[in-house]
Amino acid sequence: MASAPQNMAGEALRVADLPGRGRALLAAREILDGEVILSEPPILLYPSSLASLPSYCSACFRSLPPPPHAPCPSCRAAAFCSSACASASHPRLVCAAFSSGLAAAPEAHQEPLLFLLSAYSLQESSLRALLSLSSAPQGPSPSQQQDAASLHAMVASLAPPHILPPGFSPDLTAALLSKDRTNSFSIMEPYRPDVPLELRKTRAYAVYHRASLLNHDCLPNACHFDYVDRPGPGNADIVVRALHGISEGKEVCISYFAANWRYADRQRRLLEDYGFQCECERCQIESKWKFDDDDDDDDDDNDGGDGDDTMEEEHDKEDVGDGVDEGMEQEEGSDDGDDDFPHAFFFVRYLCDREDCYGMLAPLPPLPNGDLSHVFECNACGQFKKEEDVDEPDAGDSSMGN
Ligand SMILES: C[S@@+](CC[C@H](N)C(=O)[O-])C[C@H]1O[C@@H](n2cnc3c(N)ncnc32)[C@H](O)[C@@H]1O
Repeated sequence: MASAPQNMAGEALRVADLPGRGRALLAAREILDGEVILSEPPILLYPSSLASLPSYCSACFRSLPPPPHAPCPSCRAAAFCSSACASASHPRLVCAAFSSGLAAAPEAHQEPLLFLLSAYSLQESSLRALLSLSSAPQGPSPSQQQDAASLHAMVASLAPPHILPPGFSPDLTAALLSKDRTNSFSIMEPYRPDVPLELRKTRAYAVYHRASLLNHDCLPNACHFDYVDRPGPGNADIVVRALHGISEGKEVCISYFAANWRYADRQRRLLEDYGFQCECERCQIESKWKFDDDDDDDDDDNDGGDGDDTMEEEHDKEDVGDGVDEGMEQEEGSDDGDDDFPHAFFFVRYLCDREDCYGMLAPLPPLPNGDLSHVFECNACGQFKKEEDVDEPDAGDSSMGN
């Protein structure tokens, strides 16, 4: 079997502390266009809502075929896509909570409860890994702060005391909630062209050991894929690919939301939910732009919807991962040409032009001999496009294999 060429050998990433940015992932060597630079299973994977349970495997979140499915013999609420997933089962506190009334929890509390019950079901090493991730900027948001104590009480009432971990406490619950907000990636329901972006739902959330260390850039050099409906094991692994070549020592960044959001919306989201003011190259340029409308007004004029997965739809949680969200714009910048819009090329090449998609197009991985691929894949709708067609709207070929 041929070995990897020199420039694809060895770890692609290393962790570094960067002033003003916390931990970051840097290219440990030259990275090629489309290269898979990170692929790992989640530390934590949990359903977005109780309503999503009948549609997805409760262990790996693959779409379930039409019923009947073999339900979890214990709670009868969860179902699995295979005998392997059935024996892997689902988080024991989630399972136990069904017998104590989880299904009756108010809708607004379901997602944080599912997160907490899943997190408190983790093995100690995974719980420690989750707690080592960065916290929400000002701790939990005001509403989460208010809710943290009552969520803790709900977990205590839903989970039998003998299966709660030794550290179970209101402080730990608050700490866990603050990890969820900044480190979770949304895993979206399957893309369907007839479902508008704003109606696409999140099937599950995932937190990763390394991918949750990826910082944000409004002109990212990488994006992440999930292949959750792919057959076989490892379908919940995140796959991070380089959009283009990255030189050794450069930081690898993704965008925490759709790349075509406008300046004011990006800044607001990053400040409120992630606690930083973005000073990337694109923001520095766009901060000088004049918009006809008022940038500081509400998002009434931004009805692009969101698919965030990071990037999801209209839930309050923020994701580090992908997706699209409210506040998108399609025609950013002025008409004065490329001098005022130097990143136009980025949008033409890397932003999916399929209606209501707004995913990122990344080249397929290089061949084992290092030859670059000339086919791009969208991380949201999954379409494939030949390089020569990336600036041709709707020239995609969704029949090409992965
Ligand atoms: C998912 S974590 C990324 C890893 C994080 N830097 C750490 O130390 O664990 C998100 C947090 O990283 C920081 N961050 C991400 N992108 C940044 C950027 N472009 N500038 C400054 N801080 C950033 C913010 O504190 C944000 O809340």
